Amino acid sequence: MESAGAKFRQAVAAEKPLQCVGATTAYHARLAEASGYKSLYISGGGVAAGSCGIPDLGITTMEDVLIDLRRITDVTTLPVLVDIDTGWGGAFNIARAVRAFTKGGAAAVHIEDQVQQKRCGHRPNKAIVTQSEMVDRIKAAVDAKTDPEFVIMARTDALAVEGLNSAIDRACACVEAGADMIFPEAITDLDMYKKFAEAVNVPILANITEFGSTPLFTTDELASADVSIALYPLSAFRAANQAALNVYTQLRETGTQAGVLDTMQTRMDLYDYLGYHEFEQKLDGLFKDEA
Ligand SMILES: C[C@](O)(C(=O)O)[C@H](CC(=O)O)C(=O)O
Ligand SMILES: [Mg+2]
Repeated sequence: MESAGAKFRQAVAAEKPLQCVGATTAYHARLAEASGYKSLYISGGGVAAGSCGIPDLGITTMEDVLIDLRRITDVTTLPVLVDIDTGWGGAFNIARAVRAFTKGGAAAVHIEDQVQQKRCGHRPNKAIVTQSEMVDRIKAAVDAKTDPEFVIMARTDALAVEGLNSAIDRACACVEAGADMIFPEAITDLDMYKKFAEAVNVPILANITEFGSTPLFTTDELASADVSIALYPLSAFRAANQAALNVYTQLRETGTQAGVLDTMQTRMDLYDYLGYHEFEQKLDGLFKDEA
């Protein structure tokens, strides 16, 4: 059977750029698959905020992310790219993470060059480790691969800290160390992607996260800049949060949900995306056999 890593590589080759959408719950993973996406993303910021209710500051553990991964890979066949932040420690921790995420069904992980006490990539005052420490992180990750097709993606946050040339140097050093793909974080101009793509000669990812440093480039614009993957880590999460808040406030203020009913997914739609009726039919069949 084809591995998750192989599937992800095929998806990257088939769609330019491959749209990779964040799913913060297993149900959202089902919605994304039903909407036609060919890959999914587990966002570190999403695990922190959505699953744990805490900020994206390196507080969540490997197990927090693995729980979400397992739930998602249990209900979808799409290849999943996972944000493993800084890899939770030194070389042994990173190696352990790569093995654990491969076992959990991930297709790819991205690991970044921020210090352990990391921040969101689109916030000020980020700090990064030296290039040689980052290269060691990548070597540890590559060395731990049990499936040669599993994708190690190197993320560099260096643009905001040291500028474009340093970020490109780091990306090249990571590719030399065995990184399969590059994630240049918090890009501000479209032509920067082109420069990264030219320099590294492996697929690059553009993080099109909202309300950050990167303009909302379209897929056509990204294709013109040689971007291979367009990432939307938290788009559905942000929208769902706003919708939830609206329901909570209206229900509290008016004493009824009647005014917000038309913003809700119906029971029927909820069930359709779950395959509820197929489950029910199986259940009925089971009872019949028993009778
Ligand atoms: C991609 C990211 O690492 C994430 O955890 O989803 C975040 C996204 C965000 O905070 O908007 C990041 O860019 O740091
Ligand atoms: Mg993150």
